Amino acid sequence: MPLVAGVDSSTQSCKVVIRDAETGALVRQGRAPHPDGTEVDPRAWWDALLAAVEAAGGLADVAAVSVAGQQHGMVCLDGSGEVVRPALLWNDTRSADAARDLITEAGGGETGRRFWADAVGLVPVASFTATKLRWLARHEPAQAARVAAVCLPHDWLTWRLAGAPGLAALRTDRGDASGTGYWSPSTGQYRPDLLERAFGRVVEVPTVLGPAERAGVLDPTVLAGAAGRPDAAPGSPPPGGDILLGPGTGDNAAAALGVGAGPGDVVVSIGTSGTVFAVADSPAADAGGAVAGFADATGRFLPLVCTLNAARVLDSAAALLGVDLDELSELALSAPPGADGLVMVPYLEGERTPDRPTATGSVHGLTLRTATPAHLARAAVEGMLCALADGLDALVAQGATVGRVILVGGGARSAAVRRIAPQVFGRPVVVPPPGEYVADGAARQAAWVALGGATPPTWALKDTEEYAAEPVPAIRQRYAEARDHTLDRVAATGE
Ligand SMILES: Nc1ncnc2c1ncn2[C@@H]1O[C@H](COP(=O)(O)OP(=O)(O)O)[C@@H](O)[C@H]1O
Ligand SMILES: O=C(CO)[C@@H](O)[C@H](O)COP(=O)(O)O
Repeated sequence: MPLVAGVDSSTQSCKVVIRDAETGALVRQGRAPHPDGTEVDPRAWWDALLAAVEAAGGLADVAAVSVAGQQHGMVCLDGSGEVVRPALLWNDTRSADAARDLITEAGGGETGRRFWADAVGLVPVASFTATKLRWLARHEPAQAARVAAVCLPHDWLTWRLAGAPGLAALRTDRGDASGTGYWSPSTGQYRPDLLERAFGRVVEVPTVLGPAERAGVLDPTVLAGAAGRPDAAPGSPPPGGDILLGPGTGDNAAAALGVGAGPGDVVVSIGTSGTVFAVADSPAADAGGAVAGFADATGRFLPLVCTLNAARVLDSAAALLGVDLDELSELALSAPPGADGLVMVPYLEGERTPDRPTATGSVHGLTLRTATPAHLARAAVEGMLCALADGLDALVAQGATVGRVILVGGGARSAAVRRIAPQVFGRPVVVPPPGEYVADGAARQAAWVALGGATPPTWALKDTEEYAAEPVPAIRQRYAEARDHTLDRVAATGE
């Protein structure tokens, strides 16, 4: 029974699962936290990866490893492969002006947006790598001048696992390349002209691999000690031969692989980000900008809507109310659907969909009756879900068909989220058992690399539960009244 490892290097933590390549059975797992903040030194991800691998019992007995990671983060390397500055993450909004400039320079308005959607499947917002590169070129020219290569979090970790063998060895996959803003999902080619437009010059970018192509082999010395191979001497091969490195992918594409999403499935992931996505046979190009036309990890496409405010809205509401997450859930479920008109617009980190990078959150509809912890808890859950329901509508407007809605991510552990989601979405949701579906998707990709074949091995998704409820359209109607009434951040403090 060959084993494989899957890594999820996400915003808040790194998770590692070791699974049986053929059956998908979970053998062991580990995790380690990431630092807070929207700007992070990639070396912190590497340290967390080592710790999570160690907690998972090492990699000495696996045949292949794949790394999935948070998308879009800008990892800049100098000519010797050193990190130039901390990475700007997908949820860092300082590049919002850069995004606007890139649209303006492409003709502005609908013309500019259509240009980008047709060229690379997405309309620039602060999240995408191209806008971060523009920000770097404008705001830190000395640092920008040192950049020899740019890659994404999962590319960099895969490269480190290979022993960081020179910039030409950087590898990525279609899924994550499609979130840069300088790679076209429809042609499968980089757009060096757009990289130059964003950054002012062309720098080295990772080679884009096919879904089951090898990115290289694990350098056993890089994990010595941390990964249960204290015996590894420099250059010594692992006991069973080389450990293969898969191409890896973005965390959402990995989640699609992890739950085995197929035609008609829409996945809603409630992690640090909220995402709504489907696997599609053709690329999306939404000039409205709500749907990003990503590629997936199987050779197909992954139209996706992403919000900046998801599970951490619940964390914040719980902190505000002085309760834990389970108590927040109980409180929310003790208030009536619609919270008697109390609405939370959850733009705590600004927002990406809709594009409101400087917005703040707000609470509307306070009365003597609604000023209770239960109402506030319910409004937090409903507001977060309403933003995702808007995303689901946008996906449908781009042609997605909705059979099953599959709910995953840390936020899906909340009973209130699982029970209120069908009221807000107006359809039942399918919830797999709590798990690490991004890491699982990466492991499934690693199994595909190890076992070969035209498709990834079939791993059954067992013990899913369906949550159904009478739709309550009034929740979304009230949210729609409230969602444009927000204040901007206070300019001087950024808060
Ligand atoms: N029981 C729960 N109820 C609500 N939220 C939860 C629960 N358990 C975990 N979470 C939240 O899930 C989030 C982490 O989810 P995860 O999908 O691992 O995020 P990411 O992949 O972005 O790092 C945290 O914000 C955490 O508070
Ligand atoms: O920016 C996006 C998708 O476009 C985010 O979904 C990131 O990929 C971060 O993911 P999580 O840490 O929330 O899983």
